[in-house]
Amino acid sequence: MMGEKGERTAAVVLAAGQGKRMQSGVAKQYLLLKERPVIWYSLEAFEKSPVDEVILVTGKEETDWVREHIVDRYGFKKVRAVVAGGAERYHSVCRGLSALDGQDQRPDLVLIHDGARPLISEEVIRRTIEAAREYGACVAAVPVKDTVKVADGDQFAETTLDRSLLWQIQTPQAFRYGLVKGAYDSLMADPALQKGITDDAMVVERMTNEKVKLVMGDYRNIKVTTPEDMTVAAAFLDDLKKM
Ligand SMILES: Nc1ccn([C@@H]2O[C@H](COP(=O)(O)OP(=O)(O)OP(=O)(O)O)[C@@H](O)[C@H]2O)c(=O)n1
Ligand SMILES: C[C@](O)(CO)[C@H](O)COP(=O)(O)O
Repeated sequence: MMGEKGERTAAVVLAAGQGKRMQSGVAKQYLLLKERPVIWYSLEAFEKSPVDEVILVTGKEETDWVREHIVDRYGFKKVRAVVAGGAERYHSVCRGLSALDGQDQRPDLVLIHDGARPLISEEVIRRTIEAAREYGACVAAVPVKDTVKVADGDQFAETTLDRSLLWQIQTPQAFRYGLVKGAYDSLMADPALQKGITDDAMVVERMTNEKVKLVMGDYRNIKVTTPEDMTVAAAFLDDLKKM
């Protein structure tokens, strides 16, 4: 099946993190959030979206379990492969992108999404697809609401940043596939440049001359990171009547 405008669109959904900051026995992507595992919500959103196929990246010991207990159990038809991730988020992304390269048909566009962001909406998915088509590279983001200061090493305020220029970056982050694959290949070839990489836009900014467009995300599209985020996510789901 082909997505809108004849372009093939894929998503790489990341679920290979250990979720250390959640301090739970089970990795946070498998914790139950209103009776479904956290990862279910992202897979469900992509299942209903114009995306043609999904690569799910999990811990290397978890691929079989996830295939059986998440993908098959809930009938996610768009999940083409479950592949093992790596030690850092960028290693996991790299493996997801490589899984797409090995297929009969490379996608034109790829969305990279944190499986730890269960509140992803179909509108935000659509906006990032459209912006990737227009600009080649984009990230979902929301304007910062608080005042942001830079502290010195002793935790005294040094400067206050101009808030009108500050955005909080979310996922999906969407790109022309060839652009982001090339950027990741270059990054993997140069360990010195891997320091401090926390998102995919940074890889494109660091390794290419392409500009990354910021498109409006959603304040509800939080990443569940620490325990209180589970309560917030459940409240947002109630609000949206998702479950
Ligand atoms: N080696 C890694 C690290 C992270 N991720 C994924 O990238 C997203 C980023 O979220 P983050 O909160 O950083 O996840 P963790 O690394 O699991 O969290 P922590 O840093 O608390 O251990 C998550 O969906 C996570 O599963 C991944 O696929 N592979
Ligand atoms: C990609 C990301 O979600 C953008 O906010 C984020 O950088 C990933 O989270 P991490 O905790 O830094 O791995």
